[in-house]
Amino acid sequence: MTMVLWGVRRNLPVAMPGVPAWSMAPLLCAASTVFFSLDQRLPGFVVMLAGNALLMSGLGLFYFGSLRFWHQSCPWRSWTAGGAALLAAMSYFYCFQPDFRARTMLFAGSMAVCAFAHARLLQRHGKGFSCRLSVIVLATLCGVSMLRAATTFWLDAPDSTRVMQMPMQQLYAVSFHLAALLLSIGGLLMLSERVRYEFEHQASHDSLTGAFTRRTLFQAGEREWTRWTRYGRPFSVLLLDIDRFKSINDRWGHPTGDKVLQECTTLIAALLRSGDALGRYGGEEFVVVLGETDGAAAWMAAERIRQALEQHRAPDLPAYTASIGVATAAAGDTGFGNLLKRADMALYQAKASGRNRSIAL
Ligand SMILES: Nc1nc2c(ncn2[C@@H]2O[C@H](COP(=O)(O)OP(=O)(O)OP(=O)(O)O)[C@@H](O)[C@H]2O)c(=O)[nH]1
Repeated sequence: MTMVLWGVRRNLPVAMPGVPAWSMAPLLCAASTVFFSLDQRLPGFVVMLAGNALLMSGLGLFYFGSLRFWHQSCPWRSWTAGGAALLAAMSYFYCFQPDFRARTMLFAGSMAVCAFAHARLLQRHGKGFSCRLSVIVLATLCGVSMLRAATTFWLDAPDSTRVMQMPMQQLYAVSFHLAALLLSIGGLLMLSERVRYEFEHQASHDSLTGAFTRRTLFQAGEREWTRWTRYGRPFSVLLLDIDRFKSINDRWGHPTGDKVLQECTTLIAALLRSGDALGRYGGEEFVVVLGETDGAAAWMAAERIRQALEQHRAPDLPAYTASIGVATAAAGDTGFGNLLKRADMALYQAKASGRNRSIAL
């Protein structure tokens, strides 16, 4: 799984945080198995310390990977200190006051806490099958670890130095290995869901402003057009063009022009309802598709936007205005494209009659 995750990571089109930690985690879990399988050949203390340290680090790395993947702060210092304290306590109960039950309870209890924290993180932030799978795996691991910690008092002898082969212990050991495998698969699935989301987002959103691309905008427009022709639901279109944008670029430079486009998008988006679609039509031109909006309401929306842009002042950015063409679906229209053409004609009139105004056709 380490090689699969590492290979996938190298071929990702964008860097994904958390994947390096995910890819190391199964390797550590597998290394712990090597130590536990050498139980009879290595000194018991080495097996206990190295095996548990590797297993704990493996599970910890799965958790840290998920924290990074979901852009959460990673408290690795406190967790590392906690892990070191756990190993120190286990060493104490091995060397100075041998107590197998205390060691089992400490380790299994800590693994239950780690699995619980991880499951809670995924439940809060993740969606979809991949997260649900990982949450089920972690919840099961948490349950089995708690069971192991609770049953150690009547299943294990306190002076035992080596792990006893009994059904509860086997279930406990198998659950770790299965968890490592299934968490790696869960990570791979989360990764593929994230990559798909990123691609879909890039295809549907303009990279500079975050507004919809033309394609998504036309899909929204066609949807409203269908509702209008089938059910007679009114809808309108605004075509907005920033005035004399070329002179902003010429005087302030292209980077400032870009910031104006971004700021303009934010201002317009803040004035729209949740069902409205805002898209970048071209350079400094934006289109707004207003569902359930008749001509009078569309003109008022256009004026609200125009006045907000005119009055807004931002530090380090020039003042600017916009002209807006408004068109509302009417009996003579032949499609969304035709409606947009009417909005373009209205915009042309707004520009020709002095700019910084809204005109409806
Ligand atoms: N900074 C920046 N400028 C852009 C971008 N896309 C297009 N432009 C510029 O937008 C300007 C549009 O200029 P024009 O079409 O002449 O329109 P205008 O200057 O706004 O004049 P009117 O529309 O008549 O008020 C051009 O200079 C383009 O280079 C972009 O993504 N970023």
